[in-house]
Amino acid sequence: MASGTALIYDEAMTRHKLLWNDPICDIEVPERLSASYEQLQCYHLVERCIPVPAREGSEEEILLVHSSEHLEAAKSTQAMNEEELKRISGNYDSFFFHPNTYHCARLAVGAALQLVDSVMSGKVCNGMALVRPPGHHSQRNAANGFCLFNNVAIAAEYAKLKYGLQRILIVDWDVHHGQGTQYIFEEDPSVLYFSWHRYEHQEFWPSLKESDYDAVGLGKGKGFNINLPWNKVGMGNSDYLAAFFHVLLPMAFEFDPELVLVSSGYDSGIGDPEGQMNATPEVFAHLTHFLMQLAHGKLCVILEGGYHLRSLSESVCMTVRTLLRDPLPQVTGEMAPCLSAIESIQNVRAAHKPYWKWLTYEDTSFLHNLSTKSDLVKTADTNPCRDDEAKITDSNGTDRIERFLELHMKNIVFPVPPIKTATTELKASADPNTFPVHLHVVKEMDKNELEALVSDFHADLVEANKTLLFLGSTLTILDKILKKEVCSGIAESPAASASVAVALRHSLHFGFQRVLCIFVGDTDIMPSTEDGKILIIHVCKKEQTGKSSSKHYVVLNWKEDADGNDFFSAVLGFILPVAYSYQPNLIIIAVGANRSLGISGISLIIGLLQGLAESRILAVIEDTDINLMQSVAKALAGASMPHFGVHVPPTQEKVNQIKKLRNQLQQDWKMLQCSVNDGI
Ligand SMILES: O=C(NO)c1ccc(Cn2ccc3ccc(C(=O)NO)cc32)cc1
Ligand SMILES: [Zn+2]
Repeated sequence: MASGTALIYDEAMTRHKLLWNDPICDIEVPERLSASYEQLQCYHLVERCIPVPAREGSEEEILLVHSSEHLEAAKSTQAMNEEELKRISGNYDSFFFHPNTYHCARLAVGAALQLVDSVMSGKVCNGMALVRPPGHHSQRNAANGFCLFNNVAIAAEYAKLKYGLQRILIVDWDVHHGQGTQYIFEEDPSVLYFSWHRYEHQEFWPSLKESDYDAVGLGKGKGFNINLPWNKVGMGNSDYLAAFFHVLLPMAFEFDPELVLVSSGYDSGIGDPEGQMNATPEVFAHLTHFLMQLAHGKLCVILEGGYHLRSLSESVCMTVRTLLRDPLPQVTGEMAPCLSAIESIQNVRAAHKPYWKWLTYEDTSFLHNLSTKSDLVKTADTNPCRDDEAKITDSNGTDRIERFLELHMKNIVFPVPPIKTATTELKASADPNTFPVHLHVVKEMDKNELEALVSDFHADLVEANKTLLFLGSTLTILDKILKKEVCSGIAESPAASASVAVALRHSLHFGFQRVLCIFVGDTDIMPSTEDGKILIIHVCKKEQTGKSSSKHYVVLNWKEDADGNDFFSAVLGFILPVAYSYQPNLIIIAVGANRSLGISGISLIIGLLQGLAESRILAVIEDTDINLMQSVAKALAGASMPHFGVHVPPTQEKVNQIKKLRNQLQQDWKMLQCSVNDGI
């Protein structure tokens, strides 16, 4: 399993700049690169990465995407004087040439290709390339929107050619639509392109009809182009997360890419003059973390836009520290997407329903009643989707943004414990060197220590000594997590229910306010959850007698069918949104007897939930299948989700169950909302 994060930066790419007065282009400045790199140095992140040099993309590589006319036109600018440069720049929408532009653009292409090679060769697991000029607006035959060559598109074509890849996902979280990338791959089913972008009902640049949600791809490429338009400014963390849970991730997991490329623009972040959005830097850590669960973690992040230097720099740092597998900071803000975001999410899910098995929860019945798309589009009221927050980015927002980010980043707690995962003595058969080095074996607690800990208020749960002994390991590990000596841990137990019940009480006793418990398998002990300090999601085979689902106790009857894993859509479309709505500060994953989920479903839950509770996860395993233990240990250690068999879509009755639960709980857990009609 490859490890390590590549960082590609070359000061030469700062030598492309605007030579004349142009109020539209003057935001794309060299300091975007140098300020980002300096912030990475300031957080000691550069030294933790593996440095990979940039190189010039060759003409042949550029011709993978662009016409020779375009290449020759770009090449000819090197010898031009300012007047000629200004004239040729005027041939394009929002592009400027400098005598160094061509060289810088070739370095930007080469940097992206170096990153692909580093990841595909296994030299590193993932990485980031800080490049300019950016690429996602440039087209086969034209420069556009500050972009000369489409770095990410060339990287995708290069990866297909050199490594024979057949499925590449491009995620474009820049706040502008990467129409260049869309045009290049519109008919290509081997490249899934996802872009969200400020749109405001086609009012915002580049103001294209084909940037709307109904541009799903052409010919064989139908279903492989995903546009999520933001029709208001002020979109925040919860809107971005909802877009991942209910649009991108279900399709991305079904697509099952071999490589993920990110057109990583940070003008979708707070403070940016272009985006006018409100998402804060830590959301990029979560978005990055989700994408690391795909393609065995093979992830190449390539810079696009981002014009507020402080916001850009902080967001770049959030991205790189997540690539380095640091625990994630908590997402701030109310976990509830705004109505405009939900409407866009619903529209793009409906548009893609014919092409994706997993977009099955959507109740698009209301769509059929409407004659034309225009009925879907609400009146274009331009006020931000959340009036209060949007004021942060008002006209004289620059210094206020500086102060906001200064304070905000200080409040972001970075949990960096010495050891990531602790575990009890694992069976001798567990091959020690298959475990990531930072697994730490914790000695059993001795009896007296144990008795002292398991004081009378646990007593009613403790039966024979046997249970008491195993409670030791659960509490031993739990204590290390509670004291922040480790991030996460695995404990074996012959009675997962009892261990979990004790662990839950112990955690509340210790002062935790919100503990999320995912219990997989049969259990008879379910502690009271009335005070809301515990949220239990119980995944089991049979209908649990008596208890029906409520806000803090959710029963998911799920038995994965033999031939594949159909639980992914329930994790992405239900468990994740509920968990992010709850914002737990501790997570307990328990696997009891008769577990009804495959190892991959359990590993995926752990992998995706690691973004929460600052990665504080306690796994309590009753089922002593060593493969399960190893997979859980790897998932906790951040080794990306192993690839297990084919993902099968859930049956209609399972879909209906999720739909019913979603309707029942989406007022309580608002991240579940993905359609406006039943949200009312
Ligand atoms: O960051 C980017 N992309 O990722 C990015 C940022 C800015 C721009 C230029 N731009 C932004 C609003 C706007 C309006 C009109 C025009 C126009 O009319 N140009 O001729 C241009 C404009 C392009 C791309
Ligand atoms: Zn942009």
